[in-house]
Amino acid sequence: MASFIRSSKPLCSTVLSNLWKAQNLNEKIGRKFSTSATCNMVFRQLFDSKSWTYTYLLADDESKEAVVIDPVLDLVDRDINIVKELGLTLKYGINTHVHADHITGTGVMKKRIDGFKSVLSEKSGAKADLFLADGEKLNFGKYEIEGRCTPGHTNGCMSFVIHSEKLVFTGDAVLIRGCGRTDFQQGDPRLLYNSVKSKIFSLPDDFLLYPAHDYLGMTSSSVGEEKKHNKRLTKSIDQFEEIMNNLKLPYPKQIDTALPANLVCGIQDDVA
Ligand SMILES: N[C@@H](CCC(=O)N[C@@H](CSS)C(=O)NCC(=O)O)C(=O)O
Ligand SMILES: [Fe+2]
Repeated sequence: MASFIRSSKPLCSTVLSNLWKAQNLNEKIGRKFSTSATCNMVFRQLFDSKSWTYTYLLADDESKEAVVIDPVLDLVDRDINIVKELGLTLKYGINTHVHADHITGTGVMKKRIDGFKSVLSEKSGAKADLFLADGEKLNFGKYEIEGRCTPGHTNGCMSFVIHSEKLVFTGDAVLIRGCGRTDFQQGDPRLLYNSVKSKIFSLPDDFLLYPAHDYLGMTSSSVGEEKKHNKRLTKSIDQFEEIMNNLKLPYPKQIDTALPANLVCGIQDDVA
């Protein structure tokens, strides 16, 4: 519900009675209500039905500065269109990691949007305009987004936290009731387990959690919910390792094209 409130812009322009209703609703679901932050944070969760990827568009409604997390090449037109419709200026395209299942849209966005910069963890081993170290922050308008290294699915996985809005974007480190696989791209179950416990489950329980994928039709969770109900990460580290080493998942369909492309920001022929 909270994500619905956050993404429903009418809240900003409605009269006080509606604001009061929303405040009550927030209190019922146990979250503090911040009028200024809630009204001004543009939040869109966008979906790619081919790779089951979530792309997030976040913006400050006052300054119009925006970031996009995990854009998908095939859907760049959709994303740029919504950016234009909302009158936003896209500053950063953040990849939570070097994806294996789809080609990132950041390379094409760089070509099409003036001043746009691609962002990755410094541990990714891939090309980007900006590399973040653990704990480093970026700004868009009045919002600050912190990168936290959460390796284990890949070495360069980074989760992103907006403390003021109580949001965490986990990439493939934590999926709703699950987690990223650890059988390729430097995957390491014990490293993933420790990353999640120290960097994500250490956040307050009421932080809403948004993953890079969902295969079951879920859209969001919270830190508290995953600490309690995650099918893998509630186990001991030894049990977790056993589970992860026996998932027997087929490789992602696009892996052979996605990996080499994503190492160079999604554009392989770097001409023009
Ligand atoms: N079928 C999909 C790929 C599914 C997959 O392997 N997903 C990854 C995240 S993308 S690297 C994963 O970690 N899954 C964990 C799980 O438990 O499913 C495709 O062909 O694209
Ligand atoms: Fe992945």
